[in-house]
Amino acid sequence: MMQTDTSQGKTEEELKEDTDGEPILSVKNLQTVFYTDRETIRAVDGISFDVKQGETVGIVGESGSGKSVTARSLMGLIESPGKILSGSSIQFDGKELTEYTDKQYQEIRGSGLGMVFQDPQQSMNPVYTVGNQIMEALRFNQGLRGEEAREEAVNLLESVAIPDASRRLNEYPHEFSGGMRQRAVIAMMLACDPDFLICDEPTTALDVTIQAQILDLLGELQEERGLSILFITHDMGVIAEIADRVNVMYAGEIVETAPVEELFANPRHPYTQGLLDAIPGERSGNERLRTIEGDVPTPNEPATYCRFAPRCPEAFDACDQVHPEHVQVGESDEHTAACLLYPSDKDEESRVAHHRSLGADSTTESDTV
Ligand SMILES: Nc1ncnc2c1ncn2[C@@H]1O[C@H](COP(=O)(O)OP(=O)(O)OP(=O)(O)O)[C@@H](O)[C@H]1O
Ligand code: NI
Repeated sequence: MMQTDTSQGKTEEELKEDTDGEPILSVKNLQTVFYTDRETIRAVDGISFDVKQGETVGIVGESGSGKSVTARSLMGLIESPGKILSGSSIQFDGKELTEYTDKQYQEIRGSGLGMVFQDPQQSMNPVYTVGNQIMEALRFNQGLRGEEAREEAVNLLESVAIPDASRRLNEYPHEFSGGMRQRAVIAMMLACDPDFLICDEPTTALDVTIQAQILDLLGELQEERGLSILFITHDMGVIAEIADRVNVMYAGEIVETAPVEELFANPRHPYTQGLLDAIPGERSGNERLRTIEGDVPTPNEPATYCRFAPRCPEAFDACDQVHPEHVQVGESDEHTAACLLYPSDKDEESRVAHHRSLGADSTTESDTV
């Protein structure tokens, strides 16, 4: 008994040490735009966040808030007419990815950095068997061939709890159910032995039970392999289950960031409060949040005001004129929100002046289009 307790305590301590470490991913002032005939869409508009070794960081927000563009930016998958603006920084494992060539990106996607999409079709090729694709990944990334590759592929399918693995290796993706296919995609990612996994709504298309199983699986793999995970979802319930820290995204910007317990106990940004109020009692994977009146605007001009103001129940005049900057809103500097209501110990006039001057400081280093 005593021994179990001690060893469990130690594991927790080790875990904590891990997450206290240096970030493996550090994103600073990321700006990704799409040039269309009519306008410049600022899909990701100056976001900054870190992910430390072994932790799961969530990005949550409604449809159109820029979550997938963030993921694709990190993976080097932004194509014309899209562009990551200069002044953006993506540091991964000490390397500046915004300076990477396509070839360098291909290599890192094959080894350090993996991605699981909402739709497994995007990761799996329908014309090859599941086994073929996993073995190809093993050949490409670990140099395994023939019987050796086959054995390792069986191991990987077993590690994601796909029953009857050696038979299923010979099946095509369409012969797998949605949940099993997503497991197979995860197995394929593991064939690349990644340190970092980006999951873009990997459970959204699945029913609640299967969704919970996949989340458990990701948690187990993370513990076994020390994976760091960036987990993207529109679902606050999923965030509660999987994330250590959370970034709330709205119209291309992060509007609040906090450790997960803190965010749920003490949400500060009116948008976060709205999202939390919108959690349905009976969660269904396909449901988009709809209970905050209105939609996310397309960010097509510089944010010189609060983009949430038109939908915000607490907006006041200055919200249309002054861009809110991140200020500490909780006990620690781990909890910040970009909202003119804070810091709440100041009166309205000095809060607005505070944000105005923070904004003036930051424009010198940010990019102009
Ligand atoms: N290739 C593109 N060309 C033009 N605009 C784009 C392109 N890709 C994304 N956008 C725009 O960027 C914004 C953010 O889109 P994004 O897909 O990142 O949203 P999201 O938060 O992932 O939403 P969802 O929950 O629906 O997946 C949207 O306004 C979208 O229309
Ligand atoms: Ni998306």
